[in-house]
Amino acid sequence: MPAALLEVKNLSAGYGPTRVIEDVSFSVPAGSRLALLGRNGMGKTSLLATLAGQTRRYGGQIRLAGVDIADEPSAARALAGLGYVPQTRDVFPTLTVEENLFVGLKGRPKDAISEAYEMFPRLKERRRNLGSQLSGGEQQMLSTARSILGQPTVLLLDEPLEGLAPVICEELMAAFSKLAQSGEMTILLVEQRIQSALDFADNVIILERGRIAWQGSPQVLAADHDVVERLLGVGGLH
Ligand SMILES: Nc1ncnc2c1ncn2[C@@H]1O[C@H](COP(=O)(O)OP(=O)(O)OP(=O)(O)O)[C@@H](O)[C@H]1O
Repeated sequence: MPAALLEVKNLSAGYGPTRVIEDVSFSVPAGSRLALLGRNGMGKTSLLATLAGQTRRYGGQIRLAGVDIADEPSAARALAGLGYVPQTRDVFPTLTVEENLFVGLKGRPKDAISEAYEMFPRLKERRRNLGSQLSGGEQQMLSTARSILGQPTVLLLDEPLEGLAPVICEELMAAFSKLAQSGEMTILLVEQRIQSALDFADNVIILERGRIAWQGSPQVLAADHDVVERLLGVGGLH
């Protein structure tokens, strides 16, 4: 059994006085792929934001490669190896694609951005375009690529497929799978497209009202119609 790269213990967090993450504990081995699922408003985004240091934490631990980062600010967590691609995609609209990528280098040499172009050749074609001129899919690629240039060991992806055409979703999921298969990156994926998430993941956590309501393999989940209907609010998977 590989050592856990990310260990979360009794984590509670929220916004101001409002608690939305309650006593969450899980661990993720190096190189694995975890899907975080749940109906709207159950805390998926808040859990990723808490891991990234962007909510108020009330208690609990977040250990990355054995080091507790829970008291560190977001920037220090990023330097420690936590990459976060938020739902908002975080593209700088007035910078070009290339300038956006430079922001992600974190001191690495400029020619490292060829890694981003290799992963998403479309970004190379668009490198002189402004962030504001990109399609939703291209913005997602840019936001993901910028995060990856920082060489994270754990990548947090919040609903990367939201609002994208099926062909772009396939392109992105293929890129994420390639990253995970390299064995160098552990990926936590929040996604409403349940089937895509299950095809990708090797483990699933379902959140309900900020707590872990179910945890297991995608295969076991897909066969459990009661859990799928009760906790995900969909009639079935195919
Ligand atoms: N900035 C905020 N301030 C206060 N409450 C918030 C804030 N962001 C989210 N919440 C609340 O936290 C709870 C969890 O929301 P969150 O967005 O994490 O859920 P989610 O599972 O990601 O939902 P969705 O699938 O709709 O994105 C909700 O009750 C939401 O209203």
